[in-house]
Amino acid sequence: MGEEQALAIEAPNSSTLDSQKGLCEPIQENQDHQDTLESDHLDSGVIIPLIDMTIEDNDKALEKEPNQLKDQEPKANISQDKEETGDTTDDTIDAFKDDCTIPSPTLKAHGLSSFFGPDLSSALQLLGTKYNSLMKKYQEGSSRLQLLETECVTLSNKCLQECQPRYENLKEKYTLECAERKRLYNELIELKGNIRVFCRCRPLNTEEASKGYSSVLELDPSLDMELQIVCTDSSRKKFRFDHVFGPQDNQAEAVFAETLPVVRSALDGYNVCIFAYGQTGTGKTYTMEGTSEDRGVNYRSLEELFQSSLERCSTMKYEFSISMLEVYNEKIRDLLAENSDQHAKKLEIKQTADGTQDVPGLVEAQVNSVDEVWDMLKAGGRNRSVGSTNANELSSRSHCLVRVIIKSKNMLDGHLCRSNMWLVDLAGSERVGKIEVEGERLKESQFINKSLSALGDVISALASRNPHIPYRNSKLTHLLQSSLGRDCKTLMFVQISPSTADLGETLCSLNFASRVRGIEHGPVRKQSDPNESFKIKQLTDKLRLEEKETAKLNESLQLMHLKYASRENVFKTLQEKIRDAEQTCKTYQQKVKELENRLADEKNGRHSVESREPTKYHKPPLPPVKQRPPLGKLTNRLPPPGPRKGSSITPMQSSTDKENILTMKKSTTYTSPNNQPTIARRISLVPIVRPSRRRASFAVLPSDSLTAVPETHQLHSTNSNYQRYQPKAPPRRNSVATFVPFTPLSKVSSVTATPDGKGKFTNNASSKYSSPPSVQAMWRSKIPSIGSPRQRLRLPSSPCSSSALKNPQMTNKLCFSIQKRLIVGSPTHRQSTTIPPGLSLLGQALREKEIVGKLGTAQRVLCRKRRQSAFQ
Ligand SMILES: Nc1ncnc2c1ncn2[C@@H]1O[C@H](COP(=O)(O)OP(=O)(O)OP(=O)(O)O)[C@@H](O)[C@H]1O
Repeated sequence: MGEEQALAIEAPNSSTLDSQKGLCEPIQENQDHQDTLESDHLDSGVIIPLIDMTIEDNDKALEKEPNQLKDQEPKANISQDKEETGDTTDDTIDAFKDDCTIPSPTLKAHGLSSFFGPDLSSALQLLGTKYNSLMKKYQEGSSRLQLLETECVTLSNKCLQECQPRYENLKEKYTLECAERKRLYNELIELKGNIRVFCRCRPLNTEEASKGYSSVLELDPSLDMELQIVCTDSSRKKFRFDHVFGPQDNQAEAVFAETLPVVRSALDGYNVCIFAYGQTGTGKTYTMEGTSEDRGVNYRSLEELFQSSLERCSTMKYEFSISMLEVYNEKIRDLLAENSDQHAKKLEIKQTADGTQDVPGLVEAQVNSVDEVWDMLKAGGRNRSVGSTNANELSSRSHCLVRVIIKSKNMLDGHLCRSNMWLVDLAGSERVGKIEVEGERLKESQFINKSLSALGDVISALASRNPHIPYRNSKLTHLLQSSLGRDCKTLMFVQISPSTADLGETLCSLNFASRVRGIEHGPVRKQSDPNESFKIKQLTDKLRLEEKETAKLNESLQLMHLKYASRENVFKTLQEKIRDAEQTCKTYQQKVKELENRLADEKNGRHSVESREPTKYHKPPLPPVKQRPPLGKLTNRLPPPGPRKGSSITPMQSSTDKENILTMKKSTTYTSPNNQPTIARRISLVPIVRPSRRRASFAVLPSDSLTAVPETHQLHSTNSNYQRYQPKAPPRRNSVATFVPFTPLSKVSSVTATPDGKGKFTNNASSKYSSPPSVQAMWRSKIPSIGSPRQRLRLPSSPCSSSALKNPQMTNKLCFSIQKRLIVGSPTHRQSTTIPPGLSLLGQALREKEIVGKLGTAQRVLCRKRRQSAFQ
């Protein structure tokens, strides 16, 4: 609706009506104009009702009104007639009369002015009111309609939402049910037998009756699967088949009713073969093709296919194609070929990619109705080779095969399927001699019998479960290969004659049929579209390749896992080692710090003491055992003693007593020159960094056993590692090695090591690095006695005079001492060595360890030298 605007409908007087075309006119939207009009009309004494209307409504009303009036004019006439006759039932006209009493020119022209009164203004008023009410109703109705439409949309959406899952569910269920139905149906067919044999006996024909032949067939109506053949008056032969049809059984209700399940199997996607076998003139063609009045299995089967496809059209889509061929004298002929060229064309059987047999070049006519099928069957039948024999005037001289190709597509899951249904009318098995044929007919009969014999061989091989089935022995069996036996459903009609004249032939046919019935097929495999099969095959191959690749990848993955696990173990081990190293570093760092602190303390303390009593305090700066770095390797212990004869080595005392000091046994006590027993002592001092950067090692040894080794030698023994540690060795500083003879203690010799390696021996008891005798005595009392290496080796003690010490050579033989500058804690070393910040702790610890190792090596060398010098 447009924008609501106030309009005034003018109620014109009679004079204005003549000049105006309509009943009313919109005046102006403008309120001023309205006021003007109102005032004009008020002046003229006419009441003008103002009605709220939209412009569009007003226009529509103006458009509609003449039509309405036109429509109503005849009614008005009728109403007038009715009024005249007293009939007042038409309320519409009455209402119109009541409301619209407008003497319009139009009404006047139609002679209806007499209906309306002269009061035009009131009529207009009424019209306006009516119009307004109608418009309101219309608006209400339209809005209600809109609401209803909205509700409808909402409901439909809701329904869709609610129903969609239900629909999907039902669809799924339906698909499952269909599959189940197919399965059950197939099971039923399998239970009945994948190869089924029906026996059908034709009635005695007039000729046979005229010749007096009787029926050899005995049928019990209650037993539809059994028949007896009267061989002689006394003997009867009983045969059992899946169904036996007597002469009275008709094509549709009897025969095709039993055939129907097999045909439906073809529609479900199974390969099917229906064929008729029997003697000439027993009704094979009649059963398969039938007559125009009573059609046979071929037509009815296709009729059933079309009927079922229509029933399943909501879920399945089917396409049917027909080929028709004959095998005549072991040649394939296309019966649906239209011209002679195609007839002459040689057709061969080829195996397709999916393993089925096909005849390239064979006409495949798509059929869409049963009528088309019938026309084709008739046309193909006309092309069939027939000839006259004694047994049958129109005897089939070839095997006629109708192939129905069924392509289906499941609309629900998109599954494609292709199956073949073969409908075969075999040529009649006949005894050549009996039918008295010759020439071309004889040749035909020979080919027919040969192919039927091949069919018999195939059936025998199937019956005996022979792995080799001789399908290729004839064109007939080769064509039927994919639909005969194994995964197919086969239905055989064995046709017999009731005549006693054909007894022998009848028995042969029945025996053959009994053999066929004895075949037990395995479970039937559902056929699928060859293209689909090919795709599936390709996919299967691809899947196999992928599986192989996956297996390889899995193997490599396992190897990778193993490698990863081993590397993880290595990593864990390394982590543990790093943790241990860090811990060790921390410990060393702590110890070094403690040592540094102690050294600093002692240095400060000694300085203070020395400043006060320089002669009293000369105690070597041996720190407490617990606070010392691991000196086990720093001490000058002997290497582990070897198995020496007569050597008695005193085991080392516990380190809690005194480290580096061993108790010397009395038996090995050294004797001083004045025959006083002396205790050999060796004191190893912890390296101390002195302000003068000099360090002294003291080795207190018996004077008679001291062997001095040139300092160059001892430095050589230890310098290799040392040099490695300090590539740029700083200039050798003066260091002092003090040799302290025990007796007398006052006679202490000291050797001052110089950078040039020349030891400078002094006998200066008052050296600042030598202890006074009192102090030494105090140490001796505190330090447990230790057996010297010489003593431990039970070497004879030799008297040693103090004069010997004065001789450097003698002194070298007696004793030697290694003085070594310790770098740990040395400010010089700290300055000269650059260690990466992250490895400072580790580097320090390593340095310490290495130094300890070097010292240990030095000690071992020392001991070895001692032993060597002792033996010399
Ligand atoms: N069940 C039957 N009811 C009535 N007539 C039959 C029946 N079966 C066969 N006939 C008739 O028997 C005659 C021979 O039948 P048909 O030609 O079908 O035999 P055939 O086995 O096909 O012979 P051939 O092998 O020589 O082709 C036909 O005239 C046919 O109408």
